[in-house]
Amino acid sequence: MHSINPSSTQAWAQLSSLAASHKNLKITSLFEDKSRFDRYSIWIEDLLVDLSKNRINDEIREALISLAEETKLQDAIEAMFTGESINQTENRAVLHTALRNRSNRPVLVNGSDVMPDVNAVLEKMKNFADKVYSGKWLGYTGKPIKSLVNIGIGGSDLGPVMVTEALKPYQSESLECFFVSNVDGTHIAETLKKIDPETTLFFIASKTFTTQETMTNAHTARNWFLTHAQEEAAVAKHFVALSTNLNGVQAFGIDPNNMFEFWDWVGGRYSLWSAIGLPIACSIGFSNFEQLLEGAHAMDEHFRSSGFEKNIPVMLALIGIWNTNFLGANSEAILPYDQYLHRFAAYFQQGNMESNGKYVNRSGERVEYTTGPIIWGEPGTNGQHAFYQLIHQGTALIPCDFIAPAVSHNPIGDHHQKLLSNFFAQTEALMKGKSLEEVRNEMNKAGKTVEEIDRVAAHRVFEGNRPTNSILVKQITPFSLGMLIAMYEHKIFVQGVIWNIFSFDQWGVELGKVLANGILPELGGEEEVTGHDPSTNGLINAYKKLR
Ligand SMILES: O=P(O)(O)OC[C@H]1O[C@](O)(CO)[C@@H](O)[C@@H]1O
Repeated sequence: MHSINPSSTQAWAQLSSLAASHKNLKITSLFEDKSRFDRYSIWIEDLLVDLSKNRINDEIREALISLAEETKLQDAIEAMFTGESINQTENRAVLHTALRNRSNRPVLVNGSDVMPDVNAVLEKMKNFADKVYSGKWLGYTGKPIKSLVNIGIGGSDLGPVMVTEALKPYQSESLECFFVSNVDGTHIAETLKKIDPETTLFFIASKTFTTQETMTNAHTARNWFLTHAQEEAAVAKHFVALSTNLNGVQAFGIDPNNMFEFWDWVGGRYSLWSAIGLPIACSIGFSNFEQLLEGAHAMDEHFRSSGFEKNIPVMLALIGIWNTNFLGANSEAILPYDQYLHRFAAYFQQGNMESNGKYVNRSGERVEYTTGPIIWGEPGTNGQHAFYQLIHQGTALIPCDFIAPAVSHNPIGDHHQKLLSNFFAQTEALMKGKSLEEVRNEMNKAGKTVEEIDRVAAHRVFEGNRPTNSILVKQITPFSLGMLIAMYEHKIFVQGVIWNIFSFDQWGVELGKVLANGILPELGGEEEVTGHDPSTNGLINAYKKLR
């Protein structure tokens, strides 16, 4: 991949001057153009992305697209899809798109097509998932499986959690899913209380099969299981491994036949489409899992082939760059108006922040512009009663993505219309705000005295002009969820390309892991620890005193 400093492009200079000359650009005034909604929204299938409530006009949009062109985005997209080693710090290709390549077009890595291996693992997953989903996979006492327990962390946890929650309406009623990620013993202990060893299937999910948290929880689960089952042979019916590390899986004592493989070109936070998705496939059935892949593939095709102006991930990324680098935003909220999507923001916290939380560019130099924003969010309407105050009247600019289905899986009374009325009202309020004059008139009409109006009015003003993207789907289905996830994955990719950083490594998580490994043995004895800085020594010694 080229190393192009975005801030030395012509487009960047143009965008900087547009930001200065358009400081007072009002979103509401942009709607004098009656066709703005149509011109700034994009449909694919049953997915609508409305970008019109942003502080961009045609000139800004063109300059953003020029930025993508000057930073050679189209070449980078092709490089990713065609298996080039774009993860250069780890010397790996980045091919989560091959995992859902429903066209089955060959995808070459170092000259060999990965699709036969992808298809073989999918076939193995199908055979296994069909048995579990239909109750034909039996435990060591001959009973069907009731509880699926995924033990993994980060990308080996968040994807399966988010998707199984999002697709609960599709889940088999005879199966319940549990997820254990935290090395805090409470997580596994509380889970073990709820399950029966005779009817539980454990998925040990780890790309590396070395991650401390996962291995610790996996050993605890195995010991617990063996205290009940007594014989090692029973493990084969209750433990499967989802990993790239055959030796590690065998060393743990899982039969290679019970291993579902993936490859180093699948990043952990992009792995739910791989064998890591097996608990998803078992809980919603394999045909629904395939629909998830189909939806992602539809987004992949759109992303790879659409012109930038009508390309959803590209436009989301460019608007994000406008907000971050030219309007000064530091965070973005993802606000799903769908309770089933309650882990969606948490999922993309890892997706986005582990990918683009980088201050070194592709030439190894420190960047002099802002990169990955902080990603956060909770489902509406809960967020409205918690943190929206700051989005409306705080000093920080927080661009928001609102996401909702038109059709609820639970059409009870008028719940869904109430939910959606809040979605639409919030994006309208964030854009329009409320002027001092409006506030004064309103208070006047309500019979307030002039003194009261003078005292309170300023606090009731909303300056508005806060940017939002609105994302509507017909319903949250495996297909539409696949599209939504792939949409954000590609948004992250585009931003990484333009920011000239490597989005597919995560060296920043290593230092803490190494230091923890050094500290662990020091926590064992009673002797005073002196080898660290005074604060760390003090904390460790206080812990020893307190325990
Ligand atoms: O699947 P593994 O190898 O256990 O890794 C889990 C997670 O740990 C990380 O490497 C970060 O520590 C993530 O990138 C990854 O998703």
